[in-house]
Amino acid sequence: MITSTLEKYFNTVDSLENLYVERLKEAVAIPSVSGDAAYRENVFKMSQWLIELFQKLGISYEVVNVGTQVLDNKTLKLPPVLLGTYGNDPNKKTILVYGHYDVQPALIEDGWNSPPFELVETDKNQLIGRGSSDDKGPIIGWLNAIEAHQKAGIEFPVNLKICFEGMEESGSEGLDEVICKEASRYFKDVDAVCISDNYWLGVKKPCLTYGLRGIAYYKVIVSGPGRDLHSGVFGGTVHEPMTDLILLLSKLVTPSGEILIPGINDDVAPLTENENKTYESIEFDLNEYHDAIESKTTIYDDKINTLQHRWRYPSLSIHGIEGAFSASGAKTVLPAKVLGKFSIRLVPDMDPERVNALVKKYLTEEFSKLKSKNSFNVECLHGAKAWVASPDHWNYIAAAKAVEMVFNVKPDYTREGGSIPVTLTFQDALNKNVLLLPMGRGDDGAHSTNEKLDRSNYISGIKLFGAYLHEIAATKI
Ligand SMILES: NCC(=O)N[C@@H](Cc1c[nH]cn1)C(=O)O
Ligand SMILES: [Zn+2]
Ligand SMILES: [Zn+2]
Repeated sequence: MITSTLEKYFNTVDSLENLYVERLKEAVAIPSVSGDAAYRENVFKMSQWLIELFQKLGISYEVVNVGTQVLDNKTLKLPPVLLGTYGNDPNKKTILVYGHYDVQPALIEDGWNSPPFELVETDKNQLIGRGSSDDKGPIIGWLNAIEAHQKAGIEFPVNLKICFEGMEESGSEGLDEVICKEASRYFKDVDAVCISDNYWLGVKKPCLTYGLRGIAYYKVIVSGPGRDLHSGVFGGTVHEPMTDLILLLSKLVTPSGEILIPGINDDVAPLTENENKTYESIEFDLNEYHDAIESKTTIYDDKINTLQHRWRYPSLSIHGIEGAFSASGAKTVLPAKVLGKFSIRLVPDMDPERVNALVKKYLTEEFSKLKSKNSFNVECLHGAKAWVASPDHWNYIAAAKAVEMVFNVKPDYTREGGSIPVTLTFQDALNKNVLLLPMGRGDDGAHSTNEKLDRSNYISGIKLFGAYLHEIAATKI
């Protein structure tokens, strides 16, 4: 039942809709790409933008400096972890919300229909811009929910702890240390954790997410000549790094997704009959999935295999080659040094260390079979285990009631193929339940071109966050 308090909150959110869209527009305009040294200044700018919003809303905060990293041979300061506190009432529960203010890279020439860092609204009320769904819409959503309570004159139902980082898209460097160090101080009173950094499974039905895959991200470097060479002058007489690298990458995975690294599947948790049954009731439309990928190129033509290979089996994806010629035209270059990038999505019970050992052994053996005089090295850039939580916890029950209130439908319970490494850290270091409560839809195109957040999802998401916190407050534990 929607109480008069919540009704007032929902009406206030509706009345502030345009302000919230303008706020998202401002945030998207800051290209806070964490994975590119040239953009680092903007990641700091984004943290400052959030700090100013914290100040405006009366959120007390700490700015945690997490040191430096070496990226593209440059030593760079890591963006800060922002810890915020809103409310400190011992009679209220304390909920920790986490999100990230960095984004994936985006260039108009990747195929965007509009400049990626300008939020534009289409005639279908889709807000297009990098970070709109992943994860600026959701993190601003929490702050908007605070503001709507203030403007409506409604008491905030819980104490809110906020943890926003600026390195999620690049391995969350420095964050685990902050969480472990602060577990007994800043995070001491936390009763449960909520993260909004994933998406509905489809485009119609909200979901609560209780599992994520982990990740191990690799860089394979092959180098030979001291500089790029003319392929007509030197081709056929030197070992070519690109040829070696392409051969190595071709040994990793088959076109139907089978990972070729021996032993990689040994630790994958076996599928039980009980787990197998959970997939049957999930609402999933393969046509919607095809719409989201804008093609019909799925490996499996059925729901169960598609979901299981997205959620509970590992996958290996090849992402790109640094140093390779990729412009238009027909440059006859022979690149001197190339770096291949690939990652493996890990599932329960795979261990990143063991996966590393298998990957390194296999690629080293495969490289030696090439009998090349080039140099080869493989490096793991970051790794994280998979995460699965209990969806029977009161944290999920409160969220399910909130979903029903806002959307008039019971949520699906889903797992997710992506990775949010900090989820497991929160669960283990704080020993608290973690819930993933997505704001956006399955076709938002996170990490892709024309990333969007539907205006309706943004506004309903802000209502959902508020309703969830009110339900938490009403829960007896
Ligand atoms: N919204 C979560 C997300 O996109 N997570 C990234 C995390 C990551 C790991 N390495 C690079 N990025 C993901 O790709 O799943
Ligand atoms: Zn994200
Ligand atoms: Zn992301």
